[in-house]
This record gives sequence, C-alpha cells and structure tokens, in this order.
Amino acid sequence: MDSKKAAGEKAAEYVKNGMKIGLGTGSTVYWTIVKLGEMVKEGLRIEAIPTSEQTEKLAIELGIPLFKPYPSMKKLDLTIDGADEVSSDVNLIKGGGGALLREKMLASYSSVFITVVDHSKCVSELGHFPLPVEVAKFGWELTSIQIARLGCAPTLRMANGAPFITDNGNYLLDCPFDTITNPAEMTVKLNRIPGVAENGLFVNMTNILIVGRADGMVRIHEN
Ligand SMILES: O=C(CO)[C@H](O)[C@H](O)COP(=O)(O)O
Repeated sequence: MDSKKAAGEKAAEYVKNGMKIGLGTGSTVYWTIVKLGEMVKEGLRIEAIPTSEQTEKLAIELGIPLFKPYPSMKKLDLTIDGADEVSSDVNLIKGGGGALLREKMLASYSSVFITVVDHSKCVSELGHFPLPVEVAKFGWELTSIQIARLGCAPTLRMANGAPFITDNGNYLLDCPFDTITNPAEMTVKLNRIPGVAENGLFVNMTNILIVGRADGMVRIHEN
C-alpha cells in the first residue's frame, strides 16, 4: 500500500459521529478525505471546514457536509492535515500546496490536530524544505528584503508563468533557510514583518502524528 494512503486512511479512524472537523490540503490528507466520503455514505454524521478551494471541491464531490466558520463557533473537534517536513520534536513546515494560512487557522482552532505524512517527510531539524511564507501582493519586494535579513534568499512562487496566488489573494515566498534551529523564534520574527500574512512553521501544534511506511503500516506518535 502507498505510504501516504496508509497514513491518510488511518487518520479517518479518529473521526467520530457528530464531530466538526477541519480538512487539510494535499496528496496525503486526500486519502483521509476519500475515506471520510465513504464513511459519510455509510452513515457517519460530520460537518467539515476545508482549508482550500481544492479540498472544498473534493469534499463536495464526495458528499461531505461543509459549514463555514461562524461567530459563536466553539473549537473544531479535530483537524487532519499533511506536512512538508516534520522534525524529531514534531514541529512542521507546511504550505507546499499553498494553503498554509487557512491550514494554520483551522489547526489552531481545533481541540486535536492530526498530522499525516509519509516517512520521507521526517527530518531531524526543519529547514531543508524551503519555508513557504504568505505575503501581501502590495510591496512584496520590500517584504522579501526584510525576510532575506533573517538568513535566506526568498523566491516568489510561480505557477504557469505568473505569480502563484493563494486562495486568500496573496503571494507566496519560498524561503530556503537550510536549517531552522529555533522555529518558535523564527515564527515570531517572520510574523512581525509588515506584509507577512502567515508563515508555514507549525510549532507545538501537532497532537497526533501518523507516519505512513512503504510496507503500508503506520507509526503513531502522540504528543
Ligand atoms: O501544507 C500543505 C499544503 O499547503 C500540505 O499539507 C503539504 O504540502 C503536504 O502535502 P502532501 O501531503 O501532498 O505531500
């Protein structure tokens, strides 16, 4: 079995009747969403908020009931999402799919945040994967210069020959730091820069990590 499929499907086992859940974005959580679609057809009652337009489309196709955040909303019971890197102390780099802002919002509004990855995403320290940072279009060059002062050479993410636009109408800068030794400090430094909407570091957010292996088995780590 595919290691992404193994991790993604395992996470669906944590979803119970009546839950309000956040649905992540990417090719690993895809398998969670497909499994949840099957479970809904078999009678599971859930309501979900997607972290991207791509996930929203998939959830609608699969018949998963969706809802929008509302002022009186209490915490979501659960959010399940993928990651681009997971460090040995279970901090994450996310945003490879460009959905990091909504992903971080839903993860932080959830009682439980489950991260699903294949084994290739596990590293000792974060930073090999260029850190995605979502920035306002206005003055993005100035924002990029400020980020560069933190020790990287940001590049503007492109798609089909034009700047990639996030679901929130912003640009994305991919920031190769090599190693991020203190992700908590880096998060604060990045988010202090005017023009930064959010960065892809998810520090101390994961409650349950599910790692899929090539043999189709999973390793589960509870934080
Ligand atoms: O952060 C993300 C999207 O913004 C994804 O969770 C991340 O890129 C992992 O994707 P995949 O499961 O396809 O490897």
